[in-house]
Amino acid sequence: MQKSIQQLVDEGKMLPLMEEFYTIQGEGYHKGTAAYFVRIGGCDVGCHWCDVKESWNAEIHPPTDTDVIVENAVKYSDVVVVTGGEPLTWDMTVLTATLKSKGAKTHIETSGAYPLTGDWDWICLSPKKVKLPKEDIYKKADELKCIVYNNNDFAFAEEQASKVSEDCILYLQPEWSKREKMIPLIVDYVMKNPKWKVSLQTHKYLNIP
Ligand SMILES: C[S@@+](CC[C@H](N)C(=O)[O-])C[C@H]1O[C@@H](n2cnc3c(N)ncnc32)[C@H](O)[C@@H]1O
Ligand SMILES: Nc1nc2[nH]cc(C(=O)O)c2c(=O)[nH]1
Ligand code: SF4
Ligand SMILES: [Mg+2]
Repeated sequence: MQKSIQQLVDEGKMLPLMEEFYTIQGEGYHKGTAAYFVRIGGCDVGCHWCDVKESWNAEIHPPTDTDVIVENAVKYSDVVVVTGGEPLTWDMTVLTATLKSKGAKTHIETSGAYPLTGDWDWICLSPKKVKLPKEDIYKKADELKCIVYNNNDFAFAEEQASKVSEDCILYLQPEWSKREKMIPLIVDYVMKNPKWKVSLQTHKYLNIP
């Protein structure tokens, strides 16, 4: 990458944009709500079941002016969900400040594996065993969304839940390829442990992005 562009990426004035789309938030607390999604490339967490592996290599996603991303986003929605890839790979300060200056609500989907930057109205923390969240983010998370791929993930979810704030909303979400096997176990678990709620990837059932 050209040095001057690298500099702008380092400052969060440009970001490797993979895709952006207006859709319905499919997961978690805001499911069912229209929102504009901004998917930033780059992630080295390496979840083997990740449903957007095309996002991992930042180099194939063009560095894009943050102002251009914001200008597009606010045409569609006043709720903007920043996801990836792992958005906290990058400095989110400029993106969120610009979104907020235009009156948009800023939501993030993150593993928390890198330091928290940016000014967020809603933080969805989805911790991963292979690269745990940084300590700071736990108490700031508005929702904790733990992915259930196998039986061990319930114990991991409890461990993660012990670190978030009291009013953080707790979700168990089946890993998509294991949904038939894990949904009955999640349903049973939530009935026995009602501090948890079920989250499904409803956009996949609706056949929307
Ligand atoms: C693709 S990730 C991008 C944001 C960030 N890297 C993260 O993991 O939170 C967006 C959300 O999708 C979840 N996710 C990814 N692959 C999934 C799958 N196969 N089944 C269920 N949820 C999945 C992640 O845990 C996360 O909550
Ligand atoms: N509709 C829709 N809702 C989502 N919620 C979180 C998503 C993500 O990939 O971060 C996602 C996504 O990709 N599509
Ligand atoms: S942290 Fe998120 S984007 Fe990265 S591999 Fe895991 S699910 Fe995929
Ligand atoms: Mg997704």
